[in-house]
Amino acid sequence: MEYASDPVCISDLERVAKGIMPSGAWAYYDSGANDEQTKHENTLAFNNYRLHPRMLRDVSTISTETTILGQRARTPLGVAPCAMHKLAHPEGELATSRAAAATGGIMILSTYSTTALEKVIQPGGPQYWMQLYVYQQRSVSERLVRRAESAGFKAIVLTIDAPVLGRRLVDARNRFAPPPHLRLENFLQTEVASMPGYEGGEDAHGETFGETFGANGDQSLSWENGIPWLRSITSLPIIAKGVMTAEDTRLAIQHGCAGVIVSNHGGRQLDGTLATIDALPQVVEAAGDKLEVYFDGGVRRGSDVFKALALGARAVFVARPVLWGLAYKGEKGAKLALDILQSELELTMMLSGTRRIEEIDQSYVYQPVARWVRYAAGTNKPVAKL
Ligand SMILES: Cc1cc2nc3c(=O)[nH]c(=O)nc-3n(C[C@H](O)[C@H](O)[C@H](O)COP(=O)(O)O)c2cc1C
Ligand SMILES: CC(C)CC(=O)C(=O)O
Repeated sequence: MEYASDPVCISDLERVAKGIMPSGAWAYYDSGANDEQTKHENTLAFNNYRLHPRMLRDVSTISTETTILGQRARTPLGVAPCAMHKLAHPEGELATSRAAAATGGIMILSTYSTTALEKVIQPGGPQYWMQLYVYQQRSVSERLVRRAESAGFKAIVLTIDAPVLGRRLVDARNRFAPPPHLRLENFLQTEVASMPGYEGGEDAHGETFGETFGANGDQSLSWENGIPWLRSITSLPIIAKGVMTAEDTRLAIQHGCAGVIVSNHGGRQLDGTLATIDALPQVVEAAGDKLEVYFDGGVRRGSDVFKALALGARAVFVARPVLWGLAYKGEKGAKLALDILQSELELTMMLSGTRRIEEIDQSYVYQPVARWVRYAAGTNKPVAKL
């Protein structure tokens, strides 16, 4: 579909990106696991939370400034870690990083970036955090952590929901693998020579992401053997990404994590979990003031960011919307995605009578009556809400 103007909302951006991207790359970005119930539910569940706005407050000056891990940030809206930004645009993670720097929120860089981590940090930019997967060859992960620490990343985000890759049917049908022209630049190091496929490009030998990931990932990783090890090799704060329960929040506290990200990996790992917005309250309650709680999954509106903040998230991350922006117009497009969400957040704040991020608390949302979505048989199209 052609628009006379730039896309004005995230769903416009999604449609435009879909028209631009090669179908296999689009499918990899878009896909969720199995029936994609969780992927869809992440977005739909926001509708079950209604706003409880307050009127006649002076909203002539508002600010989205906040603190995250003790550091000031201009906005709680950040970029979630996503593999291979160069699938969307040749400038890849550099373009995203410039967009994040202009917006002032945190950017989390994926281990699977197509730009080496040393090249990503922008001067004067936001806090950068490094996402980590742990491999059977722990020296590979250790090297990444040490490089990230010396490059200036301010936290390690350990993804804990992916001992193996979820089964994304469309990628399985496409036998999706990184295309030959792309390199997973963080792996262009001698230690990974024995990890087939991990340099990407021509070295991929036709293996799919799922195959190489499963063959090299450390499935024996646990709270007990993972977090203490990580703490022994870095002084950076550790954030566990993929926490969906109060139980795991308590374990994250016990093991000294500085934060958790409530995330189900955008519905790409275990299909059938709660939507992240529905899981957030139990994590916030278990966290108390012991660690910071962050959020991602299905955010497509500034009002979604507002709802997650109201339910206790300290920062809110988006993945696919930024990738769609990147596909649309590189740095400008990624910035457009973040600007749309940021200005919608500000609008929601003004229309609900909140002037500062600290004011946005539970009193601004109605908790939902449980409503579950029914899907049309054999499809991932929601047909009814029960
Ligand atoms: C294309 C794509 C690649 C991703 N790659 C990673 C990754 O490398 N590491 C990670 O921890 N999460 C990864 N994620 C998950 C995101 O960080 C995030 O949890 C999720 O996508 C947020 O949901 P949203 O896409 O609805 O905003 C990826 C997500 C997508 C869509
Ligand atoms: C290369 C993958 C492991 C990246 C990822 O986490 C994802 O595709 O969801």
